[in-house]
Amino acid sequence: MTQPVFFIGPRGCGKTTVGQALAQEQNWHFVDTDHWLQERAQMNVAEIVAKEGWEGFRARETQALQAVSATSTVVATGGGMVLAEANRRFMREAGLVIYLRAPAGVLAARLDAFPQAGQRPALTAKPPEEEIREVLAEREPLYCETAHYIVDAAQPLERIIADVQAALSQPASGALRLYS
Ligand SMILES: Nc1ncnc2c1ncn2[C@@H]1O[C@H](COP(=O)(O)OP(=O)(O)OP(=O)(O)O)[C@@H](O)[C@H]1O
Ligand SMILES: O=C(O)C1=C[C@@H](O)[C@@H](O)[C@H](O)C1
Ligand SMILES: [Mg+2]
Repeated sequence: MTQPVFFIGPRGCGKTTVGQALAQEQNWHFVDTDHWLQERAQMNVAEIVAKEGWEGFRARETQALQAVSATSTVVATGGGMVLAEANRRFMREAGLVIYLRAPAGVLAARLDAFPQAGQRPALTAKPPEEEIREVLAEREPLYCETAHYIVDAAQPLERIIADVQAALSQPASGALRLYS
């Protein structure tokens, strides 16, 4: 049996895209915590936040993480999953955690092309690119602290998948490994 693989990283780094592709190649299950909780709530993220605040959304996110984690499963998490210490510990203990790292400029270009505003309501009152830079700077230490591996997510999808496969074929160790 294979322990779950968790993809973490900011909005637009490719957790859903890379996670789906990896699951397909490995013939594993795929689940996205944002999709799972929106389906269950019958509301999108923007609607949940309007009704319950970010606190309500974060509680649903933690519940989703624990509900979907299973063997032979690739889990794409939301960009803010690492904010809660309990989520960070859960992912590190339950599976292998991969941080898809990309510079703010790359993230901004991807999010500008595919905003998906219902799933990605504004996190601050700042203009989009400024928000992306600020939030990334705040969360970078949390992504690094949680990850077993860091993969360069600014590469083409095939290269990312190759790096992820290489990472997963390494014996797990306490040290953070970088693929770029
Ligand atoms: N390696 C890549 N090269 C080019 N475009 C990419 C790459 N990975 C993802 N994208 C594109 O970037 C956009 C965001 O990707 P995706 O939805 O997978 O990000 P995410 O990390 O799941 O974001 P969120 O945290 O908001 O769910 C999508 O339009 C996707 O097609
Ligand atoms: O970065 C974040 O805090 C978020 C990212 C999205 O994946 C969603 O989980 C939600 O919009 C919050
Ligand atoms: Mg996603």
